[in-house]
Amino acid sequence: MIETDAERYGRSAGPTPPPLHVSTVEIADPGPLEALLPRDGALAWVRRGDGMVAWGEVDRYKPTSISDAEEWWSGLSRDVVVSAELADAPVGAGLVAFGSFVFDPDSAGRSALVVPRTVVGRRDGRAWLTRISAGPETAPGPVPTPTEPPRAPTGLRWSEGALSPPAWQHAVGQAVRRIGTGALDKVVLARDVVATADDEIDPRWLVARLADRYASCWTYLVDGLVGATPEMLVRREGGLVTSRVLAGTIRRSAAGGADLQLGAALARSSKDLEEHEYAVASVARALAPFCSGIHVPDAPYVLELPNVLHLATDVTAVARPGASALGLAAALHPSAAVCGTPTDVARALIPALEHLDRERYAGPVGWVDGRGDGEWAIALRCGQVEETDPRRIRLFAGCGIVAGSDPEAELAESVAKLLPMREALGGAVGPPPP
Ligand SMILES: C=C(O[C@@H]1C=C(C(=O)O)C=C[C@H]1O)C(=O)O
Repeated sequence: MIETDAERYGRSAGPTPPPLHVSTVEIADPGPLEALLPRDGALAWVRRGDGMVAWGEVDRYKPTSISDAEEWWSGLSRDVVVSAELADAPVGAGLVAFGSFVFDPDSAGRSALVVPRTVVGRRDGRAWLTRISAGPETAPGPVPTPTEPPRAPTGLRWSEGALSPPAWQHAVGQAVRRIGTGALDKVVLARDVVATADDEIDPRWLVARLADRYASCWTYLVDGLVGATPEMLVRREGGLVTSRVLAGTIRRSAAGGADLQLGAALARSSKDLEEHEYAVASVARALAPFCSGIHVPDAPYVLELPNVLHLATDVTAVARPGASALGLAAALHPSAAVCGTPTDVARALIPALEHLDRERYAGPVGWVDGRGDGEWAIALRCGQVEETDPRRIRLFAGCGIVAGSDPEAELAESVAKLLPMREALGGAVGPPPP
């Protein structure tokens, strides 16, 4: 077993662990970030070539909630010793932690904040290398170079997850009936499928493929949870807060020419507009106590991805002092985009109908820096490489169910949402998943 800095210096052991030491230097453009990742302990957050990759583990915290994580992180970052930093540093250059949280706080054991030892980042033409250690560094160490490329999984076999497709369609029907009674307005139901390869699946392969094909999404890897999400729960940069809300989806046609009409139909669909409105309202309501100047555009736009079109709204606001990215994520999760409306009713109904442990799917995933800035997206379009059998990966996809939802159309939508991961695994050609 690899000894972590935390063990060597006993950070997690004592009541007042020694402060972390952080040094950041500017480096020449390192090329594709994901190519630098080692096999073990790889962490990634990339979008359009920018972002951060990291590895090594200086500290790890297993929070009981997002607020608990915020408290731990603000204590840790207050005490750091910064030995070198960039002038006019881009957001993310310096002390950072990567993290991901479970959807359902009752299974909080699998949430984590990880403080990496080495971070390479790039933003707006500037690249940097950050080293974090539990004791003073004696030498800055070499600039990381590309590692041996990961290999594609082979021999993929697909199997059903918690529910078969007909059973999941039945659950959607039950949800529509429940909505018809007036008990709730919207509930998001997810399903899973499992892919098994001949050998251990290397998540770096998936990161590289997702980052390439879904460049406008945020491609992430934290503790074997890998995906490319189009939905930003909350980003805080300085005082500015943004949240990209998605809800209302249409599959893209095989013949790209029809997409203009599809987009126009989506923007007019009362079922999708209604579903979208619930999601936007839940975000605006949750931000209100922590922000001022909340701006909600009058109408959504159509966000185009290679597999689907979404109705999207970018909500902006100004953070009140003390409202960190993690604190805002705590207030926003779970939004109606992944849970439903009203939240409590939907939350109780989800496990009863899904029969699925969502684990960290649909929970916040992202990073936070020492000033409390950061980005927390919703872990969608993802898979979890199984810890006990890394030849297996469980993929998740969910759909917002409202009064007008049709079970067959929702199943087709879930298949479209599984496509990014399926393609990344190399399984887009061949027998489809169930
Ligand atoms: C739940 C997922 O996606 C969410 C549900 C959407 C919908 O139902 O239209 C759209 C985007 C996401 O907010 C998923 O991808 O698994």
